[in-house]
This record gives sequence, C-alpha cells and structure tokens, in this order.
Amino acid sequence: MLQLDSLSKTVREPNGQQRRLFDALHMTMADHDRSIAILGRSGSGKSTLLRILAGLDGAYTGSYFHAGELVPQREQASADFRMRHIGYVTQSYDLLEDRNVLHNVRLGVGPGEDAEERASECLAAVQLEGFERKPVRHLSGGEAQRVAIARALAKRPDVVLADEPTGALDERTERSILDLFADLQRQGRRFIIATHSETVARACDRRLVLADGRLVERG
Ligand SMILES: Nc1ncnc2c1ncn2[C@@H]1O[C@H](COP(=O)(O)OP(=O)(O)OP(=O)(O)O)[C@@H](O)[C@H]1O
Repeated sequence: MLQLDSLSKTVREPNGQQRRLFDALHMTMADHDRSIAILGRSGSGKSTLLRILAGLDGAYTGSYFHAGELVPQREQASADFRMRHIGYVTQSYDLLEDRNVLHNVRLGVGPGEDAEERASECLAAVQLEGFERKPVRHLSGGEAQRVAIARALAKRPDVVLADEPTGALDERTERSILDLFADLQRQGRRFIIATHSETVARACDRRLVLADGRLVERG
C-alpha cells in the first residue's frame, strides 16, 4: 500500500513569491487498487506529485509510507527505494536516442537478473518483440512509449508511475496504450497515471482530482 499523509510542499514562483502547491494532501493506494488517474489543471502539481511518489523529490513536509514503512526523503536512501519499488515513465520518455531498444530496456533491469533475458521478456509484454536492435530514434511515439513502459517494468516494480503517457499520441495509439495497461493490470501490475485525457481517466479504477493543493476522489 502507498500512502501520503498530510503532505505539504511550497514552491517559489518565478516572481519570487512562495506558492503552496500541496496543502496537507492525503492519498492512499490500497493493495487492491490496480490503477489511479491523477487529474487536474495544468500547473496543479500532477508531475510534482509523481516525482514525490517516485522518491525523486524529498522537499516536502508530511509522510509518505510504502507497505507501512516511511519512505526516506534523503537522496541516496530514496534512490534505493525507487530502485526497488517504483517504475517511472516520464512525459518525455527519457530514452537514450542513439542506443537501440534492447540497450534502453536493459538499463531498467534490477540486480541479480539476466539483463538481456529480462529485457526481452518486458519487450514481449509490451508487444515489441523483434524491436531489440532498432535504434530508439527510429521509433514512432507510440513505440517509444512502449519501450519506456518496458524499461519501467523491467525491475518488477510494485507500482508504475506514468506521467501523461498518451499526451503526445493520437487517439488510436492512445487506445492501444490503454489496452496494454489493461493487459498489464490483469497480470498484476499497478499504475498511477497523471493525465489530462478523459479516455485515460475513464479506463482507470479510480480518479483523483488535484485542486487547491489537495486530492479529491471523483466518480
Ligand atoms: N522545485 C520547484 N521549484 C519551483 N517551482 C516548482 C518546483 N516544482 C514544481 N514547481 C511548480 O509547481 C507547479 C506545478 O508543476 P507540475 O509540473 O507538477 O504541474 P502539472 O499539473 O503536472 O502541470 P501539466 O499538466 O502542465 O504538466 C508549476 O508551476 C511548477 O513551475
């Protein structure tokens, strides 16, 4: 289970003023929740919230629990937490453009596993068998998104965080990514997805709207 308890965060705006981005925010992802959409207007803090959940931003007050344990806010300890438990797909995918698909997915494989074998398994899971040697710069947006998802899955994370995973894709490709998420959820994978897309939101088990620094459950 993931839990944010009374989480607050203040950021400095370009004009130097402080802005309270999160204000005693609460969030729980129970073990039986397979997917949660985080909605909210641009600038409401969706990406920042995912970065906190990923252990990439420790500059907050309040508590973040994973499986009943406090997630550390210090950089090195939170990096260990991320390595063990979190898959993270950023808005821009962050793939190495000049390397091939296999190389990129191998980077996500955790210690103690055969990197090549695990990477191939994950490419099969996102229906990209045969793409191993293809340079990332030759991929379509939908294929690059799948590679980023495969890399996130490679370490067998407890949860995959995806930031606007269909933002740059057309409707048909969005549908195929949602079908993939549904498939992966049936195999036990869990997702928290920041999105502006109503189609993505409707495909999730739960929808939370970020407004005025807090999350409100939406039907
Ligand atoms: N460390 C920081 N320092 C200063 N400002 C920050 C910091 N982190 C986030 N912000 C600001 O907080 C606001 C929320 O940004 P964020 O990217 O999380 O919003 P978002 O809801 O994901 O937006 P979008 O839907 O446009 O992607 C922005 O105004 C951003 O500039």
